[in-house]
Amino acid sequence: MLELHNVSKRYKQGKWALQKVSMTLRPGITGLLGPNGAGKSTLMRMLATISRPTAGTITWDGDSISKRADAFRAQMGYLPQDVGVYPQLNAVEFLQYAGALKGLGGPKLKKRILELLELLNLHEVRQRPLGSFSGGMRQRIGIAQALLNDPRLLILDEPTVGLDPEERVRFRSLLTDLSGERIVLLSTHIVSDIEATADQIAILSKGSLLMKTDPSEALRTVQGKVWSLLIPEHKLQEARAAWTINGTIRRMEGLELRIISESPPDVLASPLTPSLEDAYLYARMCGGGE
Ligand SMILES: Nc1ncnc2c1ncn2[C@@H]1O[C@H](COP(=O)(O)OP(=O)(O)OP(=O)(O)O)[C@@H](O)[C@H]1O
Repeated sequence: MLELHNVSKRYKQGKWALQKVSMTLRPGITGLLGPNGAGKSTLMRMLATISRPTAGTITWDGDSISKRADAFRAQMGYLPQDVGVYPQLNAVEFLQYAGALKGLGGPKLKKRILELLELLNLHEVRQRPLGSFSGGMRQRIGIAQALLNDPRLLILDEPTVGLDPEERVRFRSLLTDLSGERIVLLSTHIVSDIEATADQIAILSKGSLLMKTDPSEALRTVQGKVWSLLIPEHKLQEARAAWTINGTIRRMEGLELRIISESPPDVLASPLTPSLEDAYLYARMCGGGE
């Protein structure tokens, strides 16, 4: 179990990137949602022991992760946002190198590398230089390096960036295969990346945690607050100023808006079934998110 208690981070320029974030992570997939600049990478870097909180504590099975950093790192895998790969190395060489950095080696590492290449569907291309890999293949090799030590805690920072729609779908099913008894924390600003897979969602905005709950509870928070309303096209700007709008569809009769609002935005508005994206926008709306 990973516990964050009032975790805050202030960078040298004096800006608080994260403020008093408290949450508990248990086995399963937790999706960390938030717009750019919300503090997702800041939080993940601290969990990965790349940087330290300015205030607050992070404990793993009750022990502070900084006090027992080596023991913690041995059980943790991290995919940074910008995983640096060496373009001239092939997949096997890169994973051997990444394994050596984690203090792994010998026949056990070799076996693990082959298992991971199979699992991530990279076996066929294992001898190709990484420089020739597509975005999706590079992401899978990044995940493979994070899994080398078979971690109990897997931290994936924006793993779907740069993936095409097909690769995104594949990634989602891979994620489910990977979770099992692990704690998986995955950051994204795209709700559909985690909609079907996350057991828990945590929403960050401007450095604060707005919500941490399971998807069905998140949906309940926005139940009865999502509306459809048809407006003439020239009223769009006015509508945007007045309401939180989660999408527009062009119809013959005008524009159909999906509006998030506590009360009906208009007598002609009709209620809609909420989506997780509505819940995300509603949490940001209530939390003063941009
Ligand atoms: N090394 C740093 N020095 C100073 N400020 C930083 C540093 N890293 C991040 N920040 C600032 O902290 C805030 C949170 O950034 P962070 O990268 O954690 O957000 P994010 O949610 O991961 O967004 P993105 O998806 O764009 O990376 C931002 O305002 C950012 O400018």
